[in-house]
Amino acid sequence: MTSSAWAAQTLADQETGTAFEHLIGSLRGLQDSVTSTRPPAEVALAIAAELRAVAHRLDEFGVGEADQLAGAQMDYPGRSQACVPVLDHTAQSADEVRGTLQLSRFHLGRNGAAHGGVIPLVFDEIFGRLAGTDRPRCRTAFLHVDYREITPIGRRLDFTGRVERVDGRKIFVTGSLADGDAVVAEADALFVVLREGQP
Ligand SMILES: CCCCC/C=C\C/C=C\C/C=C\C/C=C\CCCC(=O)SCCNC(=O)CCNC(=O)[C@H](O)C(C)(C)COP(=O)(O)OP(=O)(O)OC[C@H]1O[C@@H](n2cnc3c(N)ncnc32)[C@H](O)[C@@H]1OP(=O)(O)O
Repeated sequence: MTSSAWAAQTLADQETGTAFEHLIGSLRGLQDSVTSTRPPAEVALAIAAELRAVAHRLDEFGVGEADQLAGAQMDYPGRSQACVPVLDHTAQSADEVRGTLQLSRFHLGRNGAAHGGVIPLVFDEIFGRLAGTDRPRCRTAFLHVDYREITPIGRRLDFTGRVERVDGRKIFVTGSLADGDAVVAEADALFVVLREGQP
């Protein structure tokens, strides 16, 4: 996919967009249901067949990246991107963001702690949206995470993000994730504004 995909994104009318977001919400629910249950073999096999049939129903509606709604619906907190936890922004500017999220059973690592790879995913999402607000397209060049305490699932977490410095094409950002008064993770990252023609 070349840089032309940046310009060509096609958004949906409201009915189609809302319906698709509903579909993604159901997919998130399914991911949690599958993760948190232990069905007997015959039930697992029957559901697997049903899911294959559901996936098959979507085949005829396949589209390229420029026309997919997943990840493109910025008006929804999860931007219809099932891979990324839903972020509820409570304050947002070009320099600072705050908000909440809740990780679920799907994001579990072990022993009540979120999977360690989910935390940088969350920060990349927070920072990517922040760095891209009122600025040209940019991509993550590095992302450093300090895990201070385990990050619990099933609880409301508070996030912050802030643009610390802009130096030419370089946007330096920092942020944190907290469970009540406890900061569970901190991160800092560099985003670099893309040059013409960069994918
Ligand atoms: C998915 C969408 C992504 C874009 C979104 C942007 C805006 C849209 C708004 C909202 C979108 C909605 C949601 C977004 C949510 C999440 C976003 C996720 C973003 C990502 O997840 S995106 C995927 C992961 N990301 C990559 O896939 C990047 C692969 N990579 C490259 O594409 C190149 O590597 C690039 C372009 C980064 C730089 O390449 P380049 O050739 O253009 O520039 P160059 O190397 O010259 O660096 C220029 C100056 O940055 C310094 N510098 C560079 N890298 C450094 C490093 N690692 N450490 C320290 N300094 C570094 C140099 O030292 C120099 O500094 P100086 O100018 O002072 O010399």
